Amino acid sequence: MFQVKDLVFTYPKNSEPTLKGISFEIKKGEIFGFLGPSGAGKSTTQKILIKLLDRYQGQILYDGKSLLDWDQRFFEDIGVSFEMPIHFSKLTAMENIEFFKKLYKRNTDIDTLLKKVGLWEDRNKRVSEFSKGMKIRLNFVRAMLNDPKMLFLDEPTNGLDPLNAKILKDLIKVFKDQGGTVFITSHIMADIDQLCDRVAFIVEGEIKEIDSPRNLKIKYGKRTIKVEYLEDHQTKNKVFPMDEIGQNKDFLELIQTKTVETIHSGETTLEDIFIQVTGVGLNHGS
Ligand SMILES: Nc1ncnc2c1ncn2[C@@H]1O[C@H](COP(=O)(O)OP(=O)(O)OP(=O)(O)O)[C@@H](O)[C@H]1O
Repeated sequence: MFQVKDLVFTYPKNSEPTLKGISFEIKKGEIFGFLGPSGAGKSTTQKILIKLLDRYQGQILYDGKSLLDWDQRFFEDIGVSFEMPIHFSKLTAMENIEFFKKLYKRNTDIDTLLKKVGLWEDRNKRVSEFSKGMKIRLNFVRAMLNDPKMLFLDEPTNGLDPLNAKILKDLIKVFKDQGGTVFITSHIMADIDQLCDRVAFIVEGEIKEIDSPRNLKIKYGKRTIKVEYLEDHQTKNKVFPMDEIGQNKDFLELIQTKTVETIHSGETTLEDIFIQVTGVGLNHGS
C-alpha cells in the first residue's frame, strides 16, 4: 500500500532533521503499528503520509505511485482519526456526520456504522453532551465516512475505558478483516500487541526495529522456563533454559516429584521490548 524509502524531513525552522532517512512498507490489509517515545517523529511521519506535510526527501509510493503525484483522489481513499476529537459541539452527532459526509464523493452506510459503534440511540444528541468515549467513537465514525481503503489512527484508544477501548479495537479488526489497511500509533502496548500484524519502533527519527510482535518477543525474550513449586510448605522457583527442556533431567525430576504451582516461559512483553529498543520508559511518552 505504502512504500517509504530513505525519508528525511526537516521542519523549516529547525536545523536538524526530525526524520533521518527512514524506510518501511505498509502492506495492503495489515495493521501496522508505529511506536516510539514522545518526540521520536511518529506524528511527523503520519502527517507526511496523509499529505499534510510535503517538502520531504526520499520516496513515498502509495499504491505504486509517488505520493506527490496523487491529487484529491488520495483523500477519498483514506480515513484519519487523530487523538483529539474535533467536532461541532453545538450540533448533534448526525448533523456533524452530515456536514463531514459532504466532503467526500464516496460514502459508507452511516446508519450501520452508528449502530456498530453504539451511537445510534444518541445520534440526535448534541455533541457537547457526549462523554469523551462517545466523542472518540464519533471520531472513528468520521474517519470511516468515505468508506476508506486505509485508516490512520493516532492513539485511538487513549482515554477510553476498557469497554469502549474494546469496541474500538473490534471495529479496527473488522475493518482489517474486510480488507482495510491500518497505520496506528499508540502508547498502549497491550492494544498494539492485540491489533498489529507488524510494528516499527522509531527513536529520534530513526527506525530501530520492524517485525511482528511475535517475532520481536522471540528475539527479545529470554527463552527460559520458570517453575514455581511447593517445598516445605513454601513456594520456591527454579529457572531452566528452554532449549532441550524435554531432556533436562533436573526439570523433569522437579515436575515429577514436586507440587508445581505455575510454569511460565520467559517471553517478554511488547512493553519490555519498547523499553529495550528505545531506551525510554513508557511513562515518558505523552
Ligand atoms: N511544527 C513543528 N516545527 C518544528 N518542530 C516540530 C514541529 N512539529 C514537531 N516538531 C518536532 O519534531 C520532533 C518529532 O515530533 P513528533 O510530533 O513527530 O513526535 P511524536 O513521536 O509524534 O511524539 P508524541 O508521541 O509526543 O506525539 C519533535 O522534536 C518536535 O519538537
